[in-house]
Amino acid sequence: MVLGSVAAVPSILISVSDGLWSIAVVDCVALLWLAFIRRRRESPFRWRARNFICLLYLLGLALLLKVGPAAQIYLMAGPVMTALLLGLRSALFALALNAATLLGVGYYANADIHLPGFAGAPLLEWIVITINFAFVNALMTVSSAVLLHKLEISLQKQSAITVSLAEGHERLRESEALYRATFENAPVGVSHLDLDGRWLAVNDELCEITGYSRDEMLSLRYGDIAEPEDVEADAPAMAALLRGDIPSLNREQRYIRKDGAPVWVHRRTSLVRNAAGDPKHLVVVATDITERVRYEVELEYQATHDALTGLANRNLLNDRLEQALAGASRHGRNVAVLFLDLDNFKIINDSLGHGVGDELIKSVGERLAGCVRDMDTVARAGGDEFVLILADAESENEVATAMSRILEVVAGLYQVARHELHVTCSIGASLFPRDGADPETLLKNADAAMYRAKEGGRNRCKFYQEEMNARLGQRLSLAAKLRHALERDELLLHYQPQVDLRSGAIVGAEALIRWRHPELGLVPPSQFIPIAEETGLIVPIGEWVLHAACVQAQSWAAMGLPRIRVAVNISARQFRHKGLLESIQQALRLSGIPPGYLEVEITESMIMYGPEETIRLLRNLKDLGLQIALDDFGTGFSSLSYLKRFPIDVLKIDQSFVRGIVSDREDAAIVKTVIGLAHSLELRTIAEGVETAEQAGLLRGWASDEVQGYHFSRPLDADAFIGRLREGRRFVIDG
Ligand SMILES: Nc1nc2c(ncn2[C@@H]2O[C@H](COP(=O)(O)O[C@H]3[C@@H](O)[C@H](n4cnc5c(=O)[nH]c(N)nc54)O[C@@H]3COP(=O)(O)O)[C@@H](O)[C@H]2O)c(=O)[nH]1
Repeated sequence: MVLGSVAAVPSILISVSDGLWSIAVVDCVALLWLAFIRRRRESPFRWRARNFICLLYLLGLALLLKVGPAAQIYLMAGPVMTALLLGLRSALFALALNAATLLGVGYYANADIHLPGFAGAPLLEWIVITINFAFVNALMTVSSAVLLHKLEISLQKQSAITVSLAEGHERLRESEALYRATFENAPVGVSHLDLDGRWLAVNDELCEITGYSRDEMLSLRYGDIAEPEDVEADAPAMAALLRGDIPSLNREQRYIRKDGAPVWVHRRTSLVRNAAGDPKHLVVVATDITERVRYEVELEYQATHDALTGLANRNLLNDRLEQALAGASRHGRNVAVLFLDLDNFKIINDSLGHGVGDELIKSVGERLAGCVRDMDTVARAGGDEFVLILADAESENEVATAMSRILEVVAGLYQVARHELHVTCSIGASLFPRDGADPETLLKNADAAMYRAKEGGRNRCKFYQEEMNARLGQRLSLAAKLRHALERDELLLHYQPQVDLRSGAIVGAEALIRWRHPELGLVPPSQFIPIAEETGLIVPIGEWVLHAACVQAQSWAAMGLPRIRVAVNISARQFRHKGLLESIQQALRLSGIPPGYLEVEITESMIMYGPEETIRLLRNLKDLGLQIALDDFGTGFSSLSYLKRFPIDVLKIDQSFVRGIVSDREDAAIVKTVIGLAHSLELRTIAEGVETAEQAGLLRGWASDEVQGYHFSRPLDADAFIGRLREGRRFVIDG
């Protein structure tokens, strides 16, 4: 509009002053039209562009007619502007229109343009003018169109780049937000470190794991919270990571929390390189696995330790033994394997209950652990059995000394709940390499030696000897044969007289079992009674003894022989067996023997534990009217205060004391004291194992009631015993 005004207003003024009214009108109309187009801003662009081009064309045409060739300039502007505003196709049309207009107006209106050499050919002249005009006009139009097109393409590209940049920026922002959210909210510790191990970024979870605040973490290095040995162990793998030999580094290790507590983490470290491929940062993802590690440690502990004592169990024992043997082989050393079993533990367990038994086992375990060096192992093999590995044992003597010490330590007094308990143990030892080259053999041989120690009288230790395994085999074969002894009627009773010291008369008989095996001959009770105890066969065998002894005693009376007591040994297992009372009642009923003529012998060791329960059981027996004798008196640790509460009738003084009464003043003093004690408690005494007249005389002098022993008679079979009763002989005892 400004340009139009700048061009039109001077033209109007000049035209008016020159009286060229038509030109002034044309300029005015053109200006008004331009103003009209300008005001129609809301109209479509193409409509306004067409109006403007139309204005240019008509202005050019009008000025060509009125002003002449100078007006061609207006015609020329039409196609150029069309190209700019409406595109090349419209511009070509405008160009063609221009050419036609110029040719028509020039030729017909005879515009004042002439070319030299075309004087006689005006049409040709105008064709040449038109071609030149059109050529120049086309040049301008096409160049404008091409320029515009290129500009457009360039603008489009620019705008595409701008869009893409904006999109990229948005994507970057989203990605950054996603990364931030992931980093911050990850349920694992995520961190970035530089290659010197400085923390560059840490998330909350890592702070939680380490106990440090974010700021504190950022002032630390990796080495400040890692165990030094882990850092050292990591060095080769870190070097491999930096070289690109491995994609990442996975480790389970400890971090040290701010409060000093260790925390187990699974750490995955990966490397970030710069564009040039050089290592730049480390990304460390740490997961807290403390609970899992704790659980694994717990499981491992449970799999290798005994739950009751906390000692090594069989698994760990085997491992340790293998290690000890490997070490000993390398250095040419010995290893001792000690198999230890508590004596009479079953009695304690049965009489005082498993709670007390467990506590005792724990205490024994603690004592054993205190007996050995750090390099040794104490394991609980099950029940009341323990195994000790003495690694690097120098000699058999050293092992013997260790075993003596263990016997001593175990044999001390135990205070469990309200009970004061005495317990002893038997130990068998085998030596590597002498007695075996592998754990299994060494354990088996130590076990065999332990059995031999038990047989030898308990509270002792034995080294393995080759024949022990053969004995163990014999024991097993004996156990198998014993199972058939009852049904095959291989058992019988012998009777040993019990003599009244005042009258010298036989007043009782102890029934002593014998086993006559078709191949083995007469097997002594010392060999098969312990096997019967272990296998439980003692219960039916004991029942048989009771019945047989009662029937036999009644038959003596039936034969008119003097009525005497029959004493029957009751084993520990039998004593605690529920059926004992009924079994005795049945024996009494079936035989018809008056209850007062049946004496049951229980040993001191059987009543040592659980006095209340023992008193109850003894009362039940006493209620039947039986006599109760306490056998082997003096060998156990029974409390004298309990003794007076037990409903017993007889104290049988153990033969180990009686044996020495002539030569040993202490034995003599003990026996005298026991006799005095028994009498003050109104108990009868029987001194057993009397082998000489001298012993018998002393015992008579000390006022023992009865005696029993080889001096008077060995145990006799039933017929021989009947013969002895028939003799009616009275023994003469000098004292
Ligand atoms: N539960 C059961 N135990 C029983 C039964 N029968 C026997 N036994 C126990 O077996 C052990 C060995 O008995 P045994 O070989 O019969 O020996 C007894 C006597 O022969 C022996 N004795 C007797 N007098 C003397 C002697 O002067 N010297 C000497 N060296 N030995 C002698 O003592 C054994 C009897 O001991 P005790 O029982 O303590 O009175 C033995 O422990 C028997 O208890 C059974 O049926 N059931």
